[in-house]
Amino acid sequence: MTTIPADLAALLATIRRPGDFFAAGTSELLAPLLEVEGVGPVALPLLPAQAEQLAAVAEPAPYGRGAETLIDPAVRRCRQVGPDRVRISGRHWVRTLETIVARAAEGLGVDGPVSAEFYKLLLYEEGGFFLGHRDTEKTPGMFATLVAALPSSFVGGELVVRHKGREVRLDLRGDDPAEVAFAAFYADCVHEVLPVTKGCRLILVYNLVRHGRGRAPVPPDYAAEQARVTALLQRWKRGKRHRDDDTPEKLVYLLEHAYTPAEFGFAMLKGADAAAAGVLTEAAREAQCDLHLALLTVEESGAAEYAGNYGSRRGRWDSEEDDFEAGEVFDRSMTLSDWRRPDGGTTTLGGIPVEAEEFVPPDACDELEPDEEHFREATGNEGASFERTYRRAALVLWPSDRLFAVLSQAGLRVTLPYLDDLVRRWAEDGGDRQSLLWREAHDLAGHMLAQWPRRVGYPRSDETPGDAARMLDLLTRLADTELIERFLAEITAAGVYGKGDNTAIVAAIGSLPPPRAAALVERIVAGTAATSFGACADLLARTAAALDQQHVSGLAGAAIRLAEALPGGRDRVAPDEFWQRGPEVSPTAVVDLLTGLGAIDRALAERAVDHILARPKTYDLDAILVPAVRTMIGSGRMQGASSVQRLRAACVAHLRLRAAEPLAPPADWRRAATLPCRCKNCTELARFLADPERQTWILKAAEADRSHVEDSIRRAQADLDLTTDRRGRPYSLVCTKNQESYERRARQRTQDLKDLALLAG
Ligand SMILES: O=C(O)CCC(=O)C(=O)O
Ligand SMILES: [Fe+2]
Repeated sequence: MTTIPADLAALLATIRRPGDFFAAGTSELLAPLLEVEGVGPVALPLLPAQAEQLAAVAEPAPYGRGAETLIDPAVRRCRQVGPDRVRISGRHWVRTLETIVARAAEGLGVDGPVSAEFYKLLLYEEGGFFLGHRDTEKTPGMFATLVAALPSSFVGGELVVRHKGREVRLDLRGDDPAEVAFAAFYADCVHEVLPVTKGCRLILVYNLVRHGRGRAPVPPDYAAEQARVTALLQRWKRGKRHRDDDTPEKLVYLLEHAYTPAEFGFAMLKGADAAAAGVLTEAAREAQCDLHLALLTVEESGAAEYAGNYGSRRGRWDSEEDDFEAGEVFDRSMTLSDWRRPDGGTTTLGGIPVEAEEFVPPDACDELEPDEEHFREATGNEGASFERTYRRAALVLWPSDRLFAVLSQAGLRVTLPYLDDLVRRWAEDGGDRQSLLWREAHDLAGHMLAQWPRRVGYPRSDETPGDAARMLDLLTRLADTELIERFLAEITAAGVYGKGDNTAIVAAIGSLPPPRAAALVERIVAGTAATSFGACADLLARTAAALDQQHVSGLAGAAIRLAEALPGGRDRVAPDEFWQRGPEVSPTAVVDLLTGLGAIDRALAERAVDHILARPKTYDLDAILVPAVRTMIGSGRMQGASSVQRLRAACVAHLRLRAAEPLAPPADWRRAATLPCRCKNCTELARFLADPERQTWILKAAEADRSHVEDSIRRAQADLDLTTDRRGRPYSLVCTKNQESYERRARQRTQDLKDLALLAG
């Protein structure tokens, strides 16, 4: 049993001190009043005309170097207005600022009273920026800087903050006039404002100050924990190289907080989530694992139970849903989606399923509260049921070189198009088998093969190419002989096979040495002929045609396997598997069989014909053999084979016998029929049929009686046309004699003579 998920959970639990070196978010902004000396009230979002006015009253912002403050537009291009000339007020502003400060303090992992001292107003016009620097401690107790972006439209101007090798890029743009974006970071973090490329960035800067005694807060330092997590991830990654590895393909760590779609990103994580993400980001990079933030959706359904509260403790006004509680879960699906990378990017990964053993800790899902729960009352034949959904943010990890294994978990709907794309890119790139792209495609295909759905439950009877054919085509294009062999041996021969795959199989084995090709065909026939006889016969015939004359005899083993599986032979499938069989034999299967065997081993073809002629029930002359011989003669290739000649002779004898039977239209109105019933109406009907004079019989009777008689007529195939006369009650069944039997035989005679002309000619 692997302990990786539990061990990682234990390590992450030691990262108790919440907080990170930075915090960021957005907050609601209710109509603040911003007044600047020399300009007056400033409308928000900022208007271009007012931006110009502001710039006119502001001064160039200096930067500090040692004890000096310097002005240099190559280092900092930005204008500032000092706190004595700026006033921000309005009924709600105080509360907005309190909320921002509280969230910033929480994100930085600081508790105890923290206050924000307004420092200055900054204006970055187009081209404005500030190179990397550290802020100096401007007042005693200051431990961090807080910046808040007032509503104003601009492009660029991201704030980049670095700490101990980590870096975040915070975008404080907010076009929503009712929102303020903020960011806070510890004072000793190097930070930088990237150039504003359009519009105007308007910033309030505050010093965050902690009151009270004790050492000033510092950014959390998880170096030791991080080293341990790194070591654990490396152990996991190494273990994956061993064959008996039983660790999960990926690890899924559920976050504590809920996040809105707008907040969904590494930079916006809160509290302990941010701390865990910080440690994992570093550890994953060092251990060469991929880390993503993703949305986990769990959907469950099952039986609901009546909770029996109705009318008792709860009032009648309770919604009906309150009368039920969820019982046993019958169905559960768990999927990850909405992937985000630590650098803020997204990926094209689609929905990927989660296995239960991938959770960190293993019981992470046990006590979740559903986000939605619905009950359905019992109906006629179904009990009450429930459906519920959970959505949680999660951090997801896998070793970088195992991406394909993880993709494969999502199944062929995701991997086949992905592989197709790789193969196309490889071919466009020159089609070099030594190239990295070929390796990638080979690796992915290997994972797909390992997880290929083995048990289809029943043989595929349709003749359209399936996923297996698509896979084989891709492997053939890659000339990946190793995987072609493995696919045919492990997947196709194991029964994941249908006639529609044959074109792809023949093309695929074309790239193998003929003896290998023959051995694989034998393996496929041995594994599947009992359930897919027609497909195997087709495969053998096609392979025999594709191989050089000198190699055809190599197919002798496959031919014997096919002959052994002839329906009606010894190796029949067990009776309880009988339902799995498609139509037993078809004329095409007989043609393919004799084509294949005839090319490979004539004696075997003769024995197959013995078998067929000895079982007229399985190999019906009219339904199977005559059409088969017709095809073989028509193709003009096989007349010479004595096996075919024997089948032909049997058909000719059968047709001659029937053609010799007298055939004449009935002389009077007597019609032969053996009725399955002797009730009063049916006896009457029998008398009518035997009567040489009467042509019509009318049965006026209730519906049940009429349909019983109709049924007898149908079962006896009596030569009668039936109509219902709806005048008067009860209705009447009108039976009129016809010549259908004679006409049927006449049609048969025409066909027999045509067949005779062809077969005996
Ligand atoms: O404009 C910002 O976001 C940061 C400003 C800054 O770093 C500073 O004033 O020291
Ligand atoms: Fe700064």
